[in-house]
Amino acid sequence: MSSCAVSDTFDPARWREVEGFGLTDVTYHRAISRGEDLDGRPAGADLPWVRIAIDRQGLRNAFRPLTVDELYRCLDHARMSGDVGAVILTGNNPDPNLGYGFCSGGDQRIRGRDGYRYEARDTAEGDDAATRREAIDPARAGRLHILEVQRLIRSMPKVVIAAVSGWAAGGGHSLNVVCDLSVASREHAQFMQTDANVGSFDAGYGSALLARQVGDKRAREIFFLARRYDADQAADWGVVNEAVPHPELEDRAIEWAQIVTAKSPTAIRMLKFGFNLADDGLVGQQIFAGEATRLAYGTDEAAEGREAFVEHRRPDFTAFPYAF
Ligand SMILES: CC(C)(COP(=O)(O)OP(=O)(O)OC[C@H]1O[C@@H](n2cnc3c(N)ncnc32)[C@H](O)[C@@H]1OP(=O)(O)O)[C@@H](O)C(=O)NCCC(=O)NCCSC(=O)c1cc(O)c2ccccc2c1O
Repeated sequence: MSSCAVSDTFDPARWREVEGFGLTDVTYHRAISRGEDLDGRPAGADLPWVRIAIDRQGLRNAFRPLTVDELYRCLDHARMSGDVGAVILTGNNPDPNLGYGFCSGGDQRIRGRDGYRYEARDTAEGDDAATRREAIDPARAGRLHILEVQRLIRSMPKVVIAAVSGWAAGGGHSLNVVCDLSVASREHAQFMQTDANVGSFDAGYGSALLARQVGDKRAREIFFLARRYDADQAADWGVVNEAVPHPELEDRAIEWAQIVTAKSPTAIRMLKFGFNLADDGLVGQQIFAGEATRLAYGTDEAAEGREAFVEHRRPDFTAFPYAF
């Protein structure tokens, strides 16, 4: 791969880099039109989805705290972009020596007793574990904040599509679980929930939501036996929506992003929050209820309540029926 080639399934004609982020562990791109005939908008015009990819190929795209910070910043930017309706989350590939990784979870070389540690000074990708450990910043507490990224994916009112391009292991397995839709490379995606092998456990979405997706016994099997399974098996179990030939991976994710963003933004938002509601308890209810409040604020009935208060008069709701 040349340095300008982000990934072997990345088509540079379909993306522009989102500038101003100064990223090292993640790449962030905005979809652009290839022309009216292909994408319905003039060539170069922004399209309503983005691509966010973990870019730590020597480690099968394991994440360190900096990676998680960058993921969070890009996802939050996408969340707050009013003209973005879908996010494709993937891993850049392949590493010339190792092959493919979507995300292999937390970087075990810099895991401390309090979480994953920031490095005080720069290290290179090839540095060994001892060099990494020497570089750790003793002043900054360890992080487990991939959980914040999971919550952001879960609660952002946009559809997040995982394009599983290689190994999804440990915290990378859980990242796929929390995405709204998933497509996996038939040749290169591999799945293994390794948490318990390394003394870790995602006892939140990574396991409980997985059980909703694949059934309780299967989820226990995936965690307790930690056996490798492939993309077709993942599709069969419901861990991903579809397995596709590798060269079609990003095309399929883009196709889904295109379909989703052609639909009513309000309907998609309410559906996503509706899907989350029961499993997310009072937080799920609060998020769904907030959107219901927003919709209610748009009615003449709610406007009458606000206007009456501002005008220091009694509200007159007689024009509004007790709908049933
Ligand atoms: C993913 C693998 C099964 C792939 O095996 P394979 O044999 O194909 O490849 P290698 O093992 O040779 O890997 C190539 C190369 O990459 C290095 N590497 C891979 N993964 C990691 C990693 N996670 N950290 C550091 N380094 C990694 C590997 O060492 C090789 O380099 P060498 O220089 O040594 O040759 C296999 O790689 C594998 O099992 N990887 C580890 C997967 C794992 O256990 N991940 C961590 C799980 S715990 C976790 O992610 C986690 C994070 C959180 O922040 C949490 C927060 C809160 C709750 C829970 C959390 C959580 O569980």
